[in-house]
Amino acid sequence: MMKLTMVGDSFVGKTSLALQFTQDFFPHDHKPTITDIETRVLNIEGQDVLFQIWDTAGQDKFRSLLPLYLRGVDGALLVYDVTKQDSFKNILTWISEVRKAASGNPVMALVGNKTDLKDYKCVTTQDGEQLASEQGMIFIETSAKSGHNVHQAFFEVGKEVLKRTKNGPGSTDFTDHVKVGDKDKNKRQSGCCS
Ligand SMILES: Nc1nc2c(ncn2[C@@H]2O[C@H](COP(=O)(O)OP(=O)(O)OP(=O)(O)O)[C@@H](O)[C@H]2O)c(=O)[nH]1
Repeated sequence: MMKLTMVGDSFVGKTSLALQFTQDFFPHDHKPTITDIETRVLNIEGQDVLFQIWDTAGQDKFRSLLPLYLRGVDGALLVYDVTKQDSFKNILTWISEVRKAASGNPVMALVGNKTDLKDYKCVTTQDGEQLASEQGMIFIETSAKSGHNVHQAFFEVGKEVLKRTKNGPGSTDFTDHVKVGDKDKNKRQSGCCS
């Protein structure tokens, strides 16, 4: 079993990603999460892995609960919305929350969600890649709505957790870390939010 926790600002799509991955379902409405746990088995390189996905609240008023959900975590998906620059800036805060609360050396993935909203994309793929590379994180862009890269995001984190379990912490070579962005969508769009 693998414990993964989803963190990031409210409204970036954490619940939607978890539900798309575990139930092939996209919720069109937003019900602020306090906490939810979803599960799904995925075969990674011949091994059945039970993913236990802890979906946490993005809202500030629940921030004090976060350390509870990060305890003993194997991996964390730090999610931002590619159409919301603030949600990307706040990733640094989420990174320090994870590093503070999680014991050991959890695998961290930077996930830029909502890539289907092409005309409103304002966080470029290069910005995401650069931050991930500086922080030693996997990087991937997803759309919980279309399903684009959603399974891939969880799969890559799972693969990395297995690798660290086998080879010990610090075994990751992030010079070759995963980068799955929308390569042609790097330009800031005119409708960009601030
Ligand atoms: N277009 C688009 N909308 C999305 C996508 N992912 C989520 N949404 C929408 O964004 C809104 C917020 O999604 P949630 O999954 O509830 O966000 P959250 O991060 O879990 O929010 P909190 O629980 O408040 O932390 C919902 O209306 C979703 O339908 C996506 O990939 N594309």
